[in-house]
Amino acid sequence: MEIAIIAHDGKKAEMVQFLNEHREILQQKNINLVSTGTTGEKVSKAGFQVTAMLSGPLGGDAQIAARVAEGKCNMVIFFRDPLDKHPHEPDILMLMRLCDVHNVALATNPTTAELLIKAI
Ligand SMILES: O=C(CO)COP(=O)(O)O
Repeated sequence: MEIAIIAHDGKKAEMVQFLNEHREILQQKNINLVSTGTTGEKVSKAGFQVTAMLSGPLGGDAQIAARVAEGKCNMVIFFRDPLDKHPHEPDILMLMRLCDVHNVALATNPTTAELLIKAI
């Protein structure tokens, strides 16, 4: 199973904390993590194996959106920062739209992400 993890700058620490709290489940279930570029760097430093795409503003969200459309990515955990502006907002909306088009689970905050992870 492939899970995409993405976090805006104001949410990256929260993402690392979330993954640390669920490390056991993620490892037991043989999950492949993919991520946007900078999120991937942080998560990899925390000891997780992750395949990093481009950084979000350079097309990383779009790359993950393509994986969703192609049926490669089964879940997206995207800690968005709703209090910040993002130059690549169209890519972000595209990713969320494609999750809905293809009925792929999408969590945009830790509470929802926790419910999804526990359901795996
Ligand atoms: O911008 C992002 C999501 O929209 C995240 O990208 P980074 O992980 O490269 O910071």
